[in-house]
Amino acid sequence: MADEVDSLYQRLRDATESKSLLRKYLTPNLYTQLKGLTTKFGGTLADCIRSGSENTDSGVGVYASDPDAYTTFAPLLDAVIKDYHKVSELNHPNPDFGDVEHLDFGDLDPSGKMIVSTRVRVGRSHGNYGFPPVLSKEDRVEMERTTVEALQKLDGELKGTYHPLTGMSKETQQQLTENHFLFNDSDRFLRAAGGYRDWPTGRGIFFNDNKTFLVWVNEEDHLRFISMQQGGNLKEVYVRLVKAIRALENSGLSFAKREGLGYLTFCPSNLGTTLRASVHIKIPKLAATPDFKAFCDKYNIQARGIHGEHTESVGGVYDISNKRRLGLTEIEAIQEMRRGVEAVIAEEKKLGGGN
Ligand SMILES: Nc1ncnc2c1ncn2[C@@H]1O[C@H](COP(=O)(O)OP(=O)(O)OP(=O)(O)O)[C@@H](O)[C@H]1O
Repeated sequence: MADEVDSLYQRLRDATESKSLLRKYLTPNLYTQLKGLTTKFGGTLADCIRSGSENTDSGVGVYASDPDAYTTFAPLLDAVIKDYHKVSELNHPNPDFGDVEHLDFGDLDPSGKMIVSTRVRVGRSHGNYGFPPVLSKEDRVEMERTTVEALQKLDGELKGTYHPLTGMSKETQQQLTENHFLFNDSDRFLRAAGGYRDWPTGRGIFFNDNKTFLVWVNEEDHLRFISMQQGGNLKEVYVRLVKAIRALENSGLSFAKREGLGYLTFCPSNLGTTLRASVHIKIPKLAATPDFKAFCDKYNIQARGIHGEHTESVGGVYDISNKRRLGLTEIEAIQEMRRGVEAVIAEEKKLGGGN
């Protein structure tokens, strides 16, 4: 084990071109301090840095082996978290979803010409299980069972069916993935982190009849709650998600959380609110300008391709979402995305697009 962590670390140090936060913060001194430590779940430094050492082009490069890694490896993870989320202190506020009865936004694109679809997701972790690097096949199956029991209690608009990946035909999987509902096992960063071990056992997707509320079970995180629909009605999407979170919190599930860090997730880039609110939006003109990235940075928004992180845009359609998830409340993260999307729409129109 010591050999593995040493060779992973050496690979990282040798990658002088790497710009990852892992490389930036895992200094020789810190490495010496952390390399022998183990979390309550048996997680090691090697478990946390495997992906970033094998993929030195990572942006972040470090994953938490389990909820306790945020304590055991805090000197590394805290530095990465502060840098990624651009906060100087780790004092994430208590959850606040805002007054969902009186939101001051609705459809961000009433013309219907620019926003193709809207989606808001949060991640949640069961407090008593580790993350993929330390999770056994049996744990994953047990966790799936507990989760499905809770999901089956949902009613009304949220009522749905669980579809395990085991036994799902390739065609169905492909169709659900192409339609942006389902995850797959194609992310090399997640793969190197152990995210696809024992694939597809213990993984699956729950959704309601019209696929506006979905839960990913054991993809990157133990749980991802997703609300989505065609068009730009952020209000409908957000209110549905908040309803689902509240119902699931009352259904017997308890989620890993830590003072100052909010809800804990496998990747430190997601913790805090864990909320990513996105639109798929047609912005060929703005995206073609050299200042596109700077424009996004100014509004704390992030642009991705439309088949998920690390993919390219298709036909000028981009995934635009809030970048910050920590150090602000859920409703503030939504408002940040909303302001960003409004600015993107205004700019695209100014450049002659949006029609
Ligand atoms: N606004 C949206 N409308 C339709 N589909 C979306 C939207 N935003 C994201 N998706 C789809 O959700 C799937 C997952 O995307 P992606 O992996 O980028 O984000 P994520 O689920 O938020 O997780 P992570 O940030 O951890 O990668 C992809 O199929 C993507 O196209």
